[in-house]
Amino acid sequence: MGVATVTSMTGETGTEAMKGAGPAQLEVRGVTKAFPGCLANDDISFRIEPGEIHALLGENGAGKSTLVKIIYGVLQADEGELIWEGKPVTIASPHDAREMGIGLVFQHFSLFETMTVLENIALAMNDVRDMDALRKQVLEVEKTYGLPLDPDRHVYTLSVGERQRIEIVRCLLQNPKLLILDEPTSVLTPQEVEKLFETLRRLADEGCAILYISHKLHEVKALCQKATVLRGGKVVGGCDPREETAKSMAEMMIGQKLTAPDRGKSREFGDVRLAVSNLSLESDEQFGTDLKGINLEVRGGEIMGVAGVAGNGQNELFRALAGETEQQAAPDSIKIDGKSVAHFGPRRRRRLGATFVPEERNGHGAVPDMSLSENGFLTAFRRMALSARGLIREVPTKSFADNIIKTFDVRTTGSGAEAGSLSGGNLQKFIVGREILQDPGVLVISQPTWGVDAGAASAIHQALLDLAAKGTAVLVISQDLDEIYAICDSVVVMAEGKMSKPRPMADVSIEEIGLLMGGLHDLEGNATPANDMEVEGGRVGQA
Ligand SMILES: Nc1ncnc2c1ncn2[C@@H]1O[C@H](COP(=O)(O)OP(=O)(O)OP(=O)(O)O)[C@@H](O)[C@H]1O
Repeated sequence: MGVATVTSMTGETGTEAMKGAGPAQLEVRGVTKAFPGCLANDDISFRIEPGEIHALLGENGAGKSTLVKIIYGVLQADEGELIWEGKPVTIASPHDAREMGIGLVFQHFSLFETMTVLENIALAMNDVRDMDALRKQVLEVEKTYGLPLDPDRHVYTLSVGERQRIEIVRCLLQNPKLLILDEPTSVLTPQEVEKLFETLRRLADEGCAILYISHKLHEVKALCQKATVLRGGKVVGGCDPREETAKSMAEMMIGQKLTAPDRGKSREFGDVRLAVSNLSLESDEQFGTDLKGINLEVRGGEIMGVAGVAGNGQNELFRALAGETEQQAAPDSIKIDGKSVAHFGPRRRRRLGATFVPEERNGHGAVPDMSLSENGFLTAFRRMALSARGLIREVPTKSFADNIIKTFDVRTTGSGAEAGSLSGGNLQKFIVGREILQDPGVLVISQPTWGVDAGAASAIHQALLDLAAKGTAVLVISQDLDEIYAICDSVVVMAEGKMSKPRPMADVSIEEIGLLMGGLHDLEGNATPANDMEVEGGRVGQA
C-alpha cells in the first residue's frame, strides 16, 4: 500500500514532463517508526522527483514531522528504507543529510541575534574555512535568487521575513538537491509569501526537489504539483493540488466532510469589556519592540483581530494584557469590564474573568513534562474550582482535562499523557480548549491555530465564534490573514509597536492589510477607539 498516486498531470511544463524519466531524487519505501504507545509512521512510501514541488499534507499528529526527521537524519526509522538517486542510503545525522544535499528550513529559526548574517550562516554550515570566500558565495546566491540580504547586518535588526531568507540562503549555499520547508509562510506577509514562492519555483526549475509541509492549503494549491496525504501515520492518498480545492484537500486529510465556521446572524455587541488606552510600554526584551500609544476597545460579542508581521509588538501587547510584563503600564491604560487592571498580575486578571492563550505552547502555554491534567490545573484551578484547602482536587481536575480532550478532539493517550508527547497541533488544541472552557468574559488569544490542521482550525474558529456569541470579548492576535477574515468582526494592524485604527473586516482588503503589515502606511494618529468604527446601530454586518 501507500504509494501516492497523481490524479492528473495536465498542464505540465517542459521541466515537469521530464520528471520521472530517471530515478527519483528521493524514494521513501515502507518507512515505519513507533514511539511508546504510538505508531507515528506506518509503512510510508512515496517518491519525489528532481524539480518537483511536493506537498506533504496531514492533520495534526499524522506523522509529518517524524518523517521529515527521518529524512533529515534526526531520527532513524524502525523499518523501511530511503533511496537517494536510485541507491539505498543511511542518513545517520543532519550532517550526513546536508552532505548529501538535503536542506531543511526550520519553522522556528535558531539564529543568534547579536551576530551578523554572515556569522550566522557560517555557524550553521558544515565546514567553513574562509569567511571572504563565504561572503562572495552569499552575495552570489542572493543575486541569483533575488534574496536581498546584507551579510554584515546584525540579526536583531532584521524582520522575520529577512531572517527566514538567511535560512534559505544557508540551505542554497549547500547546493541542495532536496529542500524541505516546514510551515515556512506562517511568519510572512502576503507579499513575502509571493517572493518566497518565486524563489522556490526557480529552484525547482533548476532541478531541485522541494518537499513542502503546510496547513495552508490554498498556498499548496498555488505552489505544488503533487501531494502525499498522511493520516494516522499512513499514506492515505495523493493528488495534484492544482486540480483540487483547499476544501477537497482538507477533507482528504481528515477523512470527512469539512464544514465552514458558522458565523451566525449579525450579532449585537454589548459593553466594552476590554479597553486599552494610550498604552505605551518599554519592551522587557533587549531586542523587543516598545508599545507606542496603543488604543483599542473590544465589546462583548466582538472578535477583533490584531494583524501584523511577528516582532512588531504583538508579544509585548499580549504580555501587557496578560499582566506578565516587568514594566508597569500607566494606571487606567488597561481595563477589564471597566476595572483598571494595569497594576494587576495575571492571577488577579484571571479572577476578573479574563483568560489568555500565548503563542508559545511549550514552556509558556504548557509545561512539557507535566501531564495534561496538571497543565489543565495550572490556569484553571480557581475558575473551575479545582483546588480545595491548598490541595489539588484530583477527580474534577482529571475530568476537566478529559472534557478538553473530548470537546477539542485532542489526539492523545489520555489526560495522564505528558504535554510534551503531543504533536504541536494537538497540544495547541488542548491549550486553546483549556482557556475557552473556562467561559471567560475576555479572551486574548495569540496565533489560535498556528500549526493546527484544517479540521481542527475550523473547530477552534467555531469555538471562538460561539464564545463571542455568548458575550465574550475576544482579541485574536494572528499572522494568518485568512483566519482574521474567517472569524473577526474588526481588525487592527501592528507595525513597529504602533497600531492602526480599527476597521470593520468588510471594509478592508487583504492588500491593504498587507501594506499596513509592512509598515508602508502612515500609522500616526491612532486615536480612534473601536466604537468609532463605521458600524450601523452597534452592529457589524457579517461578511
Ligand atoms: N518523541 C515522541 N514521543 C512520543 N510520541 C511522539 C514523539 N514524537 C511524536 N510523537 C507522536 O507521533 C505522532 C506523530 O507526530 P508528528 O509530530 O510526526 O505529527 P505531525 O504530522 O508533524 O503533526 P503536527 O501537524 O501537529 O505538527 C503523534 O501522535 C505524536 O504524539
